[in-house]
Amino acid sequence: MEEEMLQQLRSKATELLLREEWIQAINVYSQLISLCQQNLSKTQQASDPDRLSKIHKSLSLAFSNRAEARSRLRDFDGAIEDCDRALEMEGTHFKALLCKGKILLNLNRYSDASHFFQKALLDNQSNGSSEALQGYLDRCKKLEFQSKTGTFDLSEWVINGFKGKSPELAEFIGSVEIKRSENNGGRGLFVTKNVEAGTLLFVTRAVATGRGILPEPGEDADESARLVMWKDFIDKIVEASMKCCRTYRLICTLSSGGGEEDLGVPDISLFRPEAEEVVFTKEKPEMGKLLSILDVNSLTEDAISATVLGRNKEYSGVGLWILASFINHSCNPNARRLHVGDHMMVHASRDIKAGEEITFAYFDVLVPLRKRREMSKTWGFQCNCKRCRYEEVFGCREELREIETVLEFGGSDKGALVSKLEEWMKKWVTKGKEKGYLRASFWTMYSDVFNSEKSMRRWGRRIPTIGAVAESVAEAVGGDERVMIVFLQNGSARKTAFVVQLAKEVYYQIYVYYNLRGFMFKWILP
Ligand SMILES: C[S@@+](CC[C@H](N)C(=O)[O-])C[C@H]1O[C@@H](n2cnc3c(N)ncnc32)[C@H](O)[C@@H]1O
Repeated sequence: MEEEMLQQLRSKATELLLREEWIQAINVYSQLISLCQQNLSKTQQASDPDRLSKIHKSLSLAFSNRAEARSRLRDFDGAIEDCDRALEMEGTHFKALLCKGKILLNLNRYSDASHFFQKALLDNQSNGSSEALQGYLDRCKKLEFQSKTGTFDLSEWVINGFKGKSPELAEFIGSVEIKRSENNGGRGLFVTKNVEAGTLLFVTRAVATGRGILPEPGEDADESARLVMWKDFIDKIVEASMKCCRTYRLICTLSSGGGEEDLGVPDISLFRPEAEEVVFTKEKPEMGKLLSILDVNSLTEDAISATVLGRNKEYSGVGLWILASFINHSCNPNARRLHVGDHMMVHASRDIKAGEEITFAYFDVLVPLRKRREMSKTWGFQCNCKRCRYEEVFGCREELREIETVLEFGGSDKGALVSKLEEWMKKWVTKGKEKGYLRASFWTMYSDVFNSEKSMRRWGRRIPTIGAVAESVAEAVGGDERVMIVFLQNGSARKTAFVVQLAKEVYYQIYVYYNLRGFMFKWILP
């Protein structure tokens, strides 16, 4: 009778697993496991070795199948527990080894994953799967190399015009540490050694992302599409927090707004891929806390494929990248982020000295101070970077207000405005760096002029060259692809060294593997 019931549960669970009905499969495997366990204790008392071994086999298979179902639902903690239970009973259980390897690979523990795939490969059940196992081993090797060296080769994807699936990337942490930031009292991310512009600082995968094709702002459907995207994102974060104690504990190291000066400074080792085995106790995620954390730390994403190619402009994404959440904002930043799939690659967009804080822009900084103030207000802070401090003093100059007002209402001759601003800067004896700040604030006005033959014919001799403007703006905000595009289109003398520098500041070294000119002219220029 009992055997019959076990058989029925086994068949039902197998069917659910094949149908990929993971939740139901987990339920039935749980019933099967508890029945097997009851049988096991009875059989142990009756000391029947054949029956005992049969039940062990049944149990380890049930554990490894439940692990598979749990891992498909990204319940990695639960799945690893099940794999370990299966492996306790049968040290070389093929399915449990394979499943544990896949989970560890997903958790960025590449060398641990390799160990399990190798063990699975030795099992005689692996015959039909040896090619797949070799594939996993190759992936582990590639990712382990990336995560240890910070060398990422995106050439194939770049050459194919960023088409298709974005490449699989490892997590990587370079020479950075978390420390208290003098600028805002909270914590910040700092470099531990001198780095050159273009140096990769770290690569981190999002805990979750929400994506959507959003219509133009102002259209009716806009808000509902945005809400759907946010809801999906929040649901995924809550789910990830419930399923993985490590994820929730790492999320809890982030600021939930206010009182940042009292928050602890976590050690960078906590975030390293392959870091483990810290045992985190299970905690029930607090919804209110999670929502406040997301409010302070979520970033909007722009896929490089979309921005570089200028396609999918309406494409939008939001995500939570834990390590990147320690980076404070600056309107005069020294780092940039590139989004490749769910990964964020952060690199220096100018040379940074050891001990200096890393900053990037949370929002578009090629706009005047007043606009930037509005945006930082939505983030709940007032930026006090060098550029904002400088423009705060200059912002009250009537002349700048006049330009802003004229620009707001449109219809003016931008060439005349650029020429006026340049004249005023001469009169105010504005220094090189500060010229860059103001030009960056009025960048759209400059770019319109450089892109208009008519304006250039009329004003060309009275305004600085695109080279001089691009250099000073890049000095103010780090390379920006909009500056690079205008420079490439209009720079009469295309200084290769400057283009290389700009490309490094904007795209770190993804272009290195590809012919630079080819890369620029095929993908950057429309
Ligand atoms: C993503 S977190 C950055 C890390 C944060 N400082 C911490 O200790 O966790 C964003 C928060 O940092 C602070 N912040 C970021 N950039 C800032 C800036 N330029 N000036 C003042 N506060 C800033 C604000 O409190 C903001 O809500």
